[in-house]
Amino acid sequence: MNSYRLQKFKDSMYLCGFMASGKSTLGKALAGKLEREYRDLDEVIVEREGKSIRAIFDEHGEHYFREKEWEYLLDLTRNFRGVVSLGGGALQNQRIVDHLKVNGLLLFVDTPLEQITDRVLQSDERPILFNKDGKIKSRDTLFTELKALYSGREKFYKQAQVAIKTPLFSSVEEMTEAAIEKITRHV
Ligand SMILES: Nc1ncnc2c1ncn2[C@@H]1O[C@H](COP(=O)(O)OP(=O)(O)O)[C@@H](O)[C@H]1O
Ligand SMILES: O=C(O)C1=C[C@@H](OP(=O)(O)O)[C@@H](O)[C@H](O)C1
Ligand SMILES: [Mg+2]
Repeated sequence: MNSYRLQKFKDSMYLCGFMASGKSTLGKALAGKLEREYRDLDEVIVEREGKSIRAIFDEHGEHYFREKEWEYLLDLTRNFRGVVSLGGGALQNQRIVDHLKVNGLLLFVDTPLEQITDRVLQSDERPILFNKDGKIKSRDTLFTELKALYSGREKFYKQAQVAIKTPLFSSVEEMTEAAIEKITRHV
């Protein structure tokens, strides 16, 4: 563990950023290094709803998912202290950003859109990968849609107190150390 002030910092750290940027990977590693409890908001939603994210989107629609995402995030801000990896769409409006920054430290996991697109194509977990008929979108279509979505969200991500540009690091370990160094300057 690094500095005395970091040891004394008992508020939560919230990792935001676009889908597949590495929030869950970094969040888990950070919690391990800092010896803090860890929660993944997507996992909380899946557990409490009893179905996968894709099933929630398919059966109830995105609006319902966003309502639940906000409800469970609010619950975490009230009842949990530790490291929390958010979903890419969790910063739904300015109020949520302000709420997280008041209740803890907000970190932005910043990964280029090309890499994001490759990663989204490599997993069947994210609803955006699929057309209405359940088929996988082409890379071009996916890239265009992700770009549009990102341009609406980046104003929220960029308000984070700490930003981690992931391509600067050659391993998760190195990225985690750099994140801790940056966090230390904010606590
Ligand atoms: N720093 C990294 N280096 C290499 N692969 C990574 C890194 N961070 C994440 N990944 C990979 O990218 C994918 C998405 O990561 P994940 O942590 O689930 O992102 P998010 O939670 O932001 O959606 C996973 O397959 C993960 O293993
Ligand atoms: O950006 C989004 O709209 C989403 C991101 C996902 O989380 P990750 O950011 O962990 O992929 C998950 O919450 C859901 O598929 C929707
Ligand atoms: Mg995640």
